[in-house]
Amino acid sequence: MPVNAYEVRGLTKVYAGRKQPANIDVSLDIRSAELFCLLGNNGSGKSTLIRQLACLVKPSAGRIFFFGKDAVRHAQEVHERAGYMPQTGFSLGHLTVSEAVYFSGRLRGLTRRDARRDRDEIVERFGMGRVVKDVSQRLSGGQRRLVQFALCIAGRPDVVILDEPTNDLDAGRRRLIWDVCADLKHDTGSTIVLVTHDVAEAERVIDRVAIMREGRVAGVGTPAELRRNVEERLCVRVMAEARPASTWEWSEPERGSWLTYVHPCELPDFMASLTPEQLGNVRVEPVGLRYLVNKWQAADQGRVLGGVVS
Ligand SMILES: Nc1ncnc2c1ncn2[C@@H]1O[C@H](COP(=O)(O)OP(=O)(O)OP(=O)(O)O)[C@@H](O)[C@H]1O
Repeated sequence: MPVNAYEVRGLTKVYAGRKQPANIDVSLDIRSAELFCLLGNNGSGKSTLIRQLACLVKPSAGRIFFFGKDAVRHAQEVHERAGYMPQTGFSLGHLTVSEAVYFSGRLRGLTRRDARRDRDEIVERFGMGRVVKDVSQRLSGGQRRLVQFALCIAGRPDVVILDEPTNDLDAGRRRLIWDVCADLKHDTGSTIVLVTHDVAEAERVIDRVAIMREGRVAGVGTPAELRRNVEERLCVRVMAEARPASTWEWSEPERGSWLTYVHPCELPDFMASLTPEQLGNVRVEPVGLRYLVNKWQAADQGRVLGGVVS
């Protein structure tokens, strides 16, 4: 059986001067070459957990195994094999984009020639040709974010740890990030550990998620497994100028696209409430991850899907 990228056991983190732990007895496995996403409300302990996975913060109790080895004892190996992109902050800002990407590849053990090739590929794929000679810290917020992502994946590390990578990025660049993550996983076999609030966009590339609540893991599973564990609902989308006139609660996440959630038993009544024009523009689909996470967050504290779930 392939070794898991991470095995986390009974992990607890209490920051100095704080009474409330940021992580409480967290146990989970992250498989090699999977895209694993941590979801949860602000302050639920996601960043704390991934900073410990990146060996930037020491656990107060519990253990982390990185490809079978104790991560704390082998922190240097974790730093070499895992790229980390923080939620905020900026590294190598005094170098040009070209130098920073090249240097990151070299730090991950690439030869000079391979680091140059890697840099050229990244610059081309990320459309950074125009800014390649600019000093990174003088770029716009979105460009700097993309450069941080580039530094994190330069040299194609075994593990890529991303904390809100799409913050401050426009739609095209957000899509680029998800595409690159999917390619890294398929082509290089990298394991990707991700924290994001862009759940709807990331869903297409996610293999499994852990839902965090108040420092604990409240559930781990594939989106399909989570879907089976929450109240059954279908997502109904109607494309219309105006809010459909029916008793269901509607939201309009994009202009002209109305969403509601319907129990399968209610579907005939629901359809009967629509006008012929709306019926021509209706789509019924499984509920998305965002809905599942909200439901899961609202569920009883005690309800945990599995124990150590691998
Ligand atoms: N360096 C620190 N020192 C003290 N407390 C901290 C530190 N970093 C985080 N915390 C606290 O730990 C708890 C968990 O924070 P963390 O940043 O891990 O949550 P998060 O789920 O990533 O939140 P967000 O979605 O807002 O980024 C919070 O109560 C936070 O105030």
